[in-house]
Amino acid sequence: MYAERQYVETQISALEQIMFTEQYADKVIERVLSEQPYWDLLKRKTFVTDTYNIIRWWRKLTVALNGDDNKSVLVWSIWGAYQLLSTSKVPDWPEFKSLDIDKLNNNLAQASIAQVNSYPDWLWQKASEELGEQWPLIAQGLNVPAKTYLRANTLKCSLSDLKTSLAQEKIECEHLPSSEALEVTQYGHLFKSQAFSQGWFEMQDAGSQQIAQLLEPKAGQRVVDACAGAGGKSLHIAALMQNKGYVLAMDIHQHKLDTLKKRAKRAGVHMLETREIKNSKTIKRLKNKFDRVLLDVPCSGTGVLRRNPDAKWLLKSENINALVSLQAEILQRYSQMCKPGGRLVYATCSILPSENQQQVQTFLANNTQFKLVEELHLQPGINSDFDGFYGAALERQG
Ligand SMILES: C[S@@+](CC[C@H](N)C(=O)[O-])C[C@H]1O[C@@H](n2cnc3c(N)ncnc32)[C@H](O)[C@@H]1O
Repeated sequence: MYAERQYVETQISALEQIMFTEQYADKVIERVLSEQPYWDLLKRKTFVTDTYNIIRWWRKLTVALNGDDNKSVLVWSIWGAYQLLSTSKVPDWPEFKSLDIDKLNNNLAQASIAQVNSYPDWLWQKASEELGEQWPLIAQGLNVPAKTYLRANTLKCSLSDLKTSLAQEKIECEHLPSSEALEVTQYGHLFKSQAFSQGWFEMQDAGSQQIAQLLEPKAGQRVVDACAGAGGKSLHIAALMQNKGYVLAMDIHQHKLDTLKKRAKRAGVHMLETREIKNSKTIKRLKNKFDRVLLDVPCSGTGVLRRNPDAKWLLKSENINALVSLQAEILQRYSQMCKPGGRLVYATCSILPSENQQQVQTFLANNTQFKLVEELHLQPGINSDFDGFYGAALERQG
């Protein structure tokens, strides 16, 4: 624990911005760290881990302090309760005088399961209804801090080249036997490394890396990534195709595609084009044009709560209902881009069946020319140490 006044005040201010002004945690943390260039690596890492943990456990900490979570609490008290419950220590400052570990534990002993696991009631209930007895395990799995994974850009280097290069800058990685990903085990300035400036890697969760694999893109094919965002998966697809063929990356947001263009340049990808989706004609014109179609649709993000714990508090049940309708529409309309004989992958970073297999089952019932050939369920707490992902590979019959 860093018990320096300036450090703690900085953390409290970051927490206030995240929890009370609805700014994304990763953006606030990035800004704070850029304002503290003299903090060493350990201090930076502790700041990131603790800030995410406090956000993750916000509801539990509030209930521990108050006995319920109807009344607001001071962020100082939340910070103190977190330290006391996780390290049994708290600085001897006036702000923490009234904190008492026995009282915190007594309050928690009477709390509900959603409170103890620190989820909003509506989400606990919805996920319980959809996932039954799997949910409490997944809920715990999603409360584990996220690890950092890298994808080696095989257009420029091998996994072992990347590992060696990073080790020279004191960044240690381990190759995970079950995947192509590298897990970062000893941190350093990843984005200032030579390997990064040369485009040797992308930071990408190991689960996310399985989605492009599921698409099975081959060199020389025509592939569309229709919800490409900033292109994490488009770049992986290009690497799997050895930079041969054609990748069209589309999104409704041009600014994301602009970021993708910069990333593609750094990664040495030169067979990728971007196109903004302005209206339904953009998709209609591409009917039957692609061997591979990736639909990495907008979703609740409930699979990536390890990485984005603030989403627990930002997400609303009505957002999920709107997303489910949008996903069904995207799947129905964009699937027309797949050639007969081609492969389509529908993917989400959600753990909810209503966004995953139920969407695919409804689509298959209405589109008998498609057949399900493979399904991927990555469920933290059940079968995965990565983020939660779902993918369904469908083949369009010839
Ligand atoms: C899950 S994110 C994609 C992440 C990206 N594939 C990656 O690997 O980095 C979903 C994307 O869908 C985009 N999107 C939202 N509505 C869309 C629509 N109607 N058509 C296409 N893309 C859409 C969002 O802008 C967002 O970038």
